[in-house]
Amino acid sequence: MPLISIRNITKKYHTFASDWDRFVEAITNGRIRRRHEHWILKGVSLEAEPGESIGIIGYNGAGKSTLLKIVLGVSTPDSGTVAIDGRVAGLLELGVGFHPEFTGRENATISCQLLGLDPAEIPPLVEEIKRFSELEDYFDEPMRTYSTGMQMRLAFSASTAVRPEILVVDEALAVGDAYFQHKSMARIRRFREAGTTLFLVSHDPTAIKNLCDRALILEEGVVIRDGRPDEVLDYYQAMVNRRKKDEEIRQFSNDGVVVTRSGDARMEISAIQILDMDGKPGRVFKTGETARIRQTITCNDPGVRPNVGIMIRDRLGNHIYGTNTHLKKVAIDDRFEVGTRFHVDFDVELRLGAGSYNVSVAVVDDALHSSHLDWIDQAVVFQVMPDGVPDYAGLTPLPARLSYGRGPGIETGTEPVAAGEQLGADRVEAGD
Ligand SMILES: Nc1ncnc2c1ncn2[C@@H]1O[C@H](COP(=O)(O)OP(=O)(O)OP(=O)(O)O)[C@@H](O)[C@H]1O
Repeated sequence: MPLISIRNITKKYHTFASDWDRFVEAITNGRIRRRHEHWILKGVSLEAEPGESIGIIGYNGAGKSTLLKIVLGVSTPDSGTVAIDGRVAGLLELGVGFHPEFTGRENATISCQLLGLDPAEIPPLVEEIKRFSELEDYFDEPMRTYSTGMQMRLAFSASTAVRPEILVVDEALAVGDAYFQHKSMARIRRFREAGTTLFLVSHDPTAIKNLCDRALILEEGVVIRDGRPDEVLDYYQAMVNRRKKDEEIRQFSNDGVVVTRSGDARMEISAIQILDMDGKPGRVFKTGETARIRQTITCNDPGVRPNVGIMIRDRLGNHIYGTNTHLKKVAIDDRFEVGTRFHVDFDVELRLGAGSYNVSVAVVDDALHSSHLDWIDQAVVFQVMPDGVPDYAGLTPLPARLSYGRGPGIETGTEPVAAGEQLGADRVEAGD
């Protein structure tokens, strides 16, 4: 049985155009209806298995937070069913559930009491919340004296002090400094490994890519995409960049890879080739070899100045290298007739570790970068093989020199590390 089973839920809110309308409806006991109903969720169904990690993305007002509130049980749907088999912990709006006049310690204690723990278990857990949040003396100050980042640290530390079966996080990870973000992501990853199901709403595609194994797009209260994060995020990126809302976004499978294509086709990529330096098509290259990525483009609108680009990504969707004619200052100034073809070559030295990579190609309007003329994500895939036995580990063979010398090798201005001392020991934490 799935851990979470949401079937066909709907949720509406109502508003009144004026206080007078509200008054009229109240005084007539609802016989005269003046309210405007807004359907926020329009039949959302969703199942999640233990350990699954689901990222939710969508425009402002799409209904993401409303869906999370329903999963968390702080809001109920107007119709449909929600079945959840486990404890849900959540980080929604900052500070919800905390009292500003209470200290961090008092708020943390209340939050532990709400978990229904044995009273003897609470004091050590509160100490653990203090340690993880790193609030130090502020832990015993009223929460109203906290910065937003400090509130976030307390909220995160308290909500995750005991591993929940389901963790719901709404954008909260974006708050706080980079160091705490890393630390909270590490905790979430450990929870996932231990079987926690994660629901994460974020506008940050990197957070979803790094933390989730599934992503969905919510648009106007409907799930319009549900699948692998890289494919779903490609689709979302195309949505964000289209000029008109009804502009088509096509997603199709090619050699087992999901290709996403969008744009208004005023310029069209009619062919993509990967060639070696002898001009022969190739799909397998050695580390350090140069590949020519050629795009042939057909002009459908003579008034456009094209900016042509590429992005190489690894199999996990990480952006490895991207550039375009604008950044490289190669102006494509010609005025092309309708139907004219031209090509743009990117010769790229593949300083890449062994593995599978894919190339996204794009032509955008140079005057208006966000306007896609033709954009193809994961258009072609190629492999990189090691050139001999690699003398390094990792993503890329950076040019590096190594040397060895007798003596301590201490340079002027460098302090030796005392025996037993750990660099950055204040940041090292057992178990975190
Ligand atoms: N309590 C409420 N009363 C009336 N309308 C509400 C209420 N809560 C949310 N809404 C409306 O519901 C819609 C969806 O809100 P929700 O917060 O779920 O969207 P979201 O996708 O999380 O947006 P964002 O990315 O901006 O956080 C919005 O138009 C919002 O104004």
